[in-house]
Amino acid sequence: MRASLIQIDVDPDESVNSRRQRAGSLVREQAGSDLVVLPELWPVGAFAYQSFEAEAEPLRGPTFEAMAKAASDAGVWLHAGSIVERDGGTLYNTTLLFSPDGELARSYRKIHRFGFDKGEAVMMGAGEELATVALPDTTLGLATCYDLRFPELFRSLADLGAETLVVSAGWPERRRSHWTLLAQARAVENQAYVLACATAGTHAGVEQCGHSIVVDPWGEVLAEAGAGEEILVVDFDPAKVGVTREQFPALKDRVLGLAPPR
Ligand SMILES: O=C(O)CCC(=O)C(=O)O
Repeated sequence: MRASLIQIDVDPDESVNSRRQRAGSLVREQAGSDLVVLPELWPVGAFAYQSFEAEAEPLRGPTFEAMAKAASDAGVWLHAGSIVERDGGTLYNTTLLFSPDGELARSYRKIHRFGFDKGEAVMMGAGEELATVALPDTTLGLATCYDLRFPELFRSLADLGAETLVVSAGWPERRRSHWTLLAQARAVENQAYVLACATAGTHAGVEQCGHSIVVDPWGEVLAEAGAGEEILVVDFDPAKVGVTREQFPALKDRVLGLAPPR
């Protein structure tokens, strides 16, 4: 399989509409890949909280339309990153996954909202449903940014059959070491591929780390981007997940339901 991770620059001086068009063109340029991935909240910026209300869209809004068309023009599975979704009176951080004919295969509302007592954590509703998507050669498990810190979410995705864990993010440069470490940890502990796509640039005063990364089920880094806008193109063998799990069957040694101390 070939995957293209589009580490787009979120520049506050570029309009959302212009970035949407540019993202569509970048996706089209990846025709020939099997799977194209965009990062978290790239239309507005993951930390541009003050713009969330104004830029919120219905699920099937302008980003949905642009990305559905880009997926079908390129003939690729497209993980279109996430949008600020408005559903009734509630905002969600929602990922869109399109099939190569431009149909929505899955959406995923971010479960772990970031910000503690501000930003997304207080402005957005929490997703409640895990998301997996069966592609012809692998099953994807979807996660968004801060979710990466919660291993139980990834283990639940693996239990549901996920073999390729796709993380879209807008991760701050200040915690870049956590980003690469956690991406490798989620790959090793679940014996799965991790495709983690982040944003470049600085918005709302928060420098983004970039460094999108692809890790194999053994924890080896297959490719890693730099800090700026970049497209990471990686070939990987989905069969390696089954081989790794068979040759080093640690997942079979799990002990569930541990008793608390008496
Ligand atoms: O966990 C982190 O350090 C970053 C999380 C984040 O920026 C987000 O979820 O938007």
